[in-house]
Amino acid sequence: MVTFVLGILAFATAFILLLLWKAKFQMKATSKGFPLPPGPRRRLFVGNLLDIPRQKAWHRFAEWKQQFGDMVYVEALGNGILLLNTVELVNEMLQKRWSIYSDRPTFVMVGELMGLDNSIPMLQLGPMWQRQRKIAHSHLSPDAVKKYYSVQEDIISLYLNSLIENPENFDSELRLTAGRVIMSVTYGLPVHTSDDVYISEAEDVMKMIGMAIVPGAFLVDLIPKLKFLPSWLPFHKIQKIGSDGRNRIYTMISRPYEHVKRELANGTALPSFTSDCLRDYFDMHGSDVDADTDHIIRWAAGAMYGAGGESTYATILSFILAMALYPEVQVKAREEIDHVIGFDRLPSISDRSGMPYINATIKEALRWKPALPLSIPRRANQPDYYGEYYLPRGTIVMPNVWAISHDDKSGIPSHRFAPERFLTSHVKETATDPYSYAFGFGRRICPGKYLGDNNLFLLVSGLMATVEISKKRDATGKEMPLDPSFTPGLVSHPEPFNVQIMPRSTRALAVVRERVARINPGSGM
Ligand code: HEM
Repeated sequence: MVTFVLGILAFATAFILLLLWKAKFQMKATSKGFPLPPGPRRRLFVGNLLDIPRQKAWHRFAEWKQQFGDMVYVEALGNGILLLNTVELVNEMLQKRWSIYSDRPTFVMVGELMGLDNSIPMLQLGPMWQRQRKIAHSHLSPDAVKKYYSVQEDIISLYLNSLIENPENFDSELRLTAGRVIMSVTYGLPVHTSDDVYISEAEDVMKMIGMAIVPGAFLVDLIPKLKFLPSWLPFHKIQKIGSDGRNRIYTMISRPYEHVKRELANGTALPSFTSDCLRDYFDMHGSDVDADTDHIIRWAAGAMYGAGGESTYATILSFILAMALYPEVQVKAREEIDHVIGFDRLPSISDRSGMPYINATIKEALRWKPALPLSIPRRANQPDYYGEYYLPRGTIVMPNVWAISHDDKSGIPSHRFAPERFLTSHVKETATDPYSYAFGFGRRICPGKYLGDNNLFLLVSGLMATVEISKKRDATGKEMPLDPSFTPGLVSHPEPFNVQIMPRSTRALAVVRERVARINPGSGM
């Protein structure tokens, strides 16, 4: 016990010395006539730690944009954070200077100890990231995702059907739907059965990662040297938590991957991201994958659930909320759908180009409450200068998507859900296009962008074609208030809320049922 306390004291002292050294280093680095960018006043040792809210910091960051301008620098415990508040500036840094700004911040617990730093979103620039990115890029290109149209349409028609059967489950069914699309596309799992062990296991693991990644959840992320403490020390569970998490993550990504390998060996594998990658290798080399390539494909496929499911769910959940709050948007969206599609079928992806209002509505869904309000942060891998400013190596760089998306340049207040802000027929100057920021930037731009965007189209147009969403009413018929707060994490979505969802007409109901009846029970990709 005494050793343990002494150990902690030694680490605490080392930590304070490290902070002092860092503070001194930065003072020195900025004293050559190149100051750090502007930002709120920093306090000794803690910097701006106390100014940065632990939750939903993007609201405070948006205020700092007003106060300090397009580039804001803050510091927490010696770690610099650079906020980029305009698309132009983000592109200047993350796209033009990609070789400096394409690394990710490191996380000791989830990254190093749980092994998630093998996964594309957390990998640093380098051959491993490049190889995973390359296969993700080629197998999710606009052309490659065409073969997933029908499985997406199947799964989304199942969602619409679930809204007719159990409208009160709109939230949990949406989560399942987003996961089903990913599982079917990534592993070819049949659409009806993909909600079994694979999805529930993935959901559990995502929850564990979500909790472990919250800043401050583990002391080892603040004091990385703690990872070297021997595991036999009493009360010291870092290694154990890390290795349990590592096992759970590896099992979650390996179970469906091994399933595909077995199906390939039996000649029964359906086309999918994973089976295509494995087949490509076989066609090129005439043999099964080597250990290196096995690792690359296993992890590239494994990243899809976490990266693609939650963002789609968050965007559509906010959209459903918006529809209850802004019924006039539903009226216009339906007018367009009725005009273009008629009343005998559901919209399909090939209808998209003829639907300007629906496309503007999707942009608005990406803008109104962005699913990733601070995108996914980057880390400067070397010192840099921007104009008169110095940017130290190791600075965490955050594209301030929330502030970027909340501009009023179209003349329509940014808090309103109004697709018209993107239509030249309605405004003189359209709002900044969310496709320029919602899916990220430069070399790390979201590789699932086209697949994800097709999901958004099918969900938005399918919902508008078949159901009416409104606020709930109390016993006297009065509309109930609807103002949920939003979750604080990397991906932000509304906290649970209630709305009324009713089929638009008996015709719409029949169209959904007829479409679901046409799903081949064994279908998947
Ligand atoms: C509405 C849907 C989606 C949104 C809003 C979204 C948004 C994003 C954003 C903002 C990033 C960070 C990019 C950056 O650092 O600049 C990202 C990364 C990523 N996304 Fe998506 N995404 C969506 C759907 C998907 C889907 C469906 C998949 C996979 C099938 C996917 C896979 C990934 C991966 C693997 C990364 C990491 C890329 C890297 O670090 O190199 N995303 N996404």
